[in-house]
Amino acid sequence: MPNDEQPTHRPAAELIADWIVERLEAHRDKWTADHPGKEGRAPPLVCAIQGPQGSGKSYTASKLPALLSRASSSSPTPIRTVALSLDDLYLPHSALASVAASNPSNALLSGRGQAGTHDLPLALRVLRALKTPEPGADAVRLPVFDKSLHGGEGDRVPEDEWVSVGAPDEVDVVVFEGWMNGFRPLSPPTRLRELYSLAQANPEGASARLGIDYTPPFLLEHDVAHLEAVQDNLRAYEELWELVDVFVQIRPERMGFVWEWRLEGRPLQEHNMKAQNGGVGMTDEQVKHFIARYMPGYELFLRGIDDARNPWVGGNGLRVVVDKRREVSAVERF
Ligand SMILES: Nc1ncnc2c1ncn2[C@@H]1O[C@H](COP(=O)(O)OP(=O)(O)OP(=O)(O)O)[C@@H](O)[C@H]1O
Repeated sequence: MPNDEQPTHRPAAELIADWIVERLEAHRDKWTADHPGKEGRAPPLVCAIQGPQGSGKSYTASKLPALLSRASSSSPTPIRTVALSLDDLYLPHSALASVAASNPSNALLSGRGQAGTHDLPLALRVLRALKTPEPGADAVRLPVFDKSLHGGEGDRVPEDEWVSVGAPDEVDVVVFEGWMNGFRPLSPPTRLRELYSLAQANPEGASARLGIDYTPPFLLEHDVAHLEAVQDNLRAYEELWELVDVFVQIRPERMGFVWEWRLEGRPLQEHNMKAQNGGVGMTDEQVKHFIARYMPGYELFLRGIDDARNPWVGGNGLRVVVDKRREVSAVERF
């Protein structure tokens, strides 16, 4: 593991796998110390991964099971990993339509993405079933959300098509990746209105305050009340973050990479979507609309990851900074 802030030439997935192995050992040692004389094994380590669209979190999460089982070859049994994505925990299409109808004119809630469009009871149920399995519990089934259904609006697939991950008491690590994992309301929530007014009066000043490398901020494309509705919805996610043990943030050197990646990756993403699902790709306008809907979330709520109330802050957080080519330029623990 490199020292904080040192550039590295290793791929992000390898660095993250090594760190997870280290954190898993610490997690098991702590469990043994907290349960003297108790037979059995520690519950799985829940590792959240956050990164903006295109930063490579799905790619990284897909590499981790093999890397972790290899990294553990010296231990008696290989590390068994289950991967879960926040993208599979969206509300079904009919419920997304209800959210949109209840928030007319709020573009942030007009489709899946922001806080308020996930099925939190389902997310809590699945994560709890993995984290605190009863001995001999049934296999856990992970929901699947197909983004290509309903002309790209997406829908959850029927339960008999969910992914079975086997007996939960054999799982060592749960990798939970999501674009807005760890997001929290501003503190105090009234800061949102202050930042918004600042952005209206002085967009450059607001960009500096928000730590973004472009101006004006995308939040100005929305009504302040619409941003506040998303902020209100975020409160309920704190229960989910409580289930996370360790946290990896993939942070681009510049937030502007997000739409550069989106536009560059588009032909491939469209191609994949069409090939896999017969879905439809995005036009230029749709890409712009998509970006305007996601970027305010990063601008306002991303810093919640570092909130001291999060269980991972203070030694169980890892920030991996990536350049435009998604190569690691710095690593920092938090
Ligand atoms: N380290 C890497 N090396 C090579 N290609 C990568 C790497 N990381 C990501 N990619 C590629 O970059 C593209 C975007 O990555 P990925 O889909 O994992 O991003 P993401 O953060 O999960 O985005 P989204 O939230 O939109 O799903 C993919 O085509 C992926 O294969």
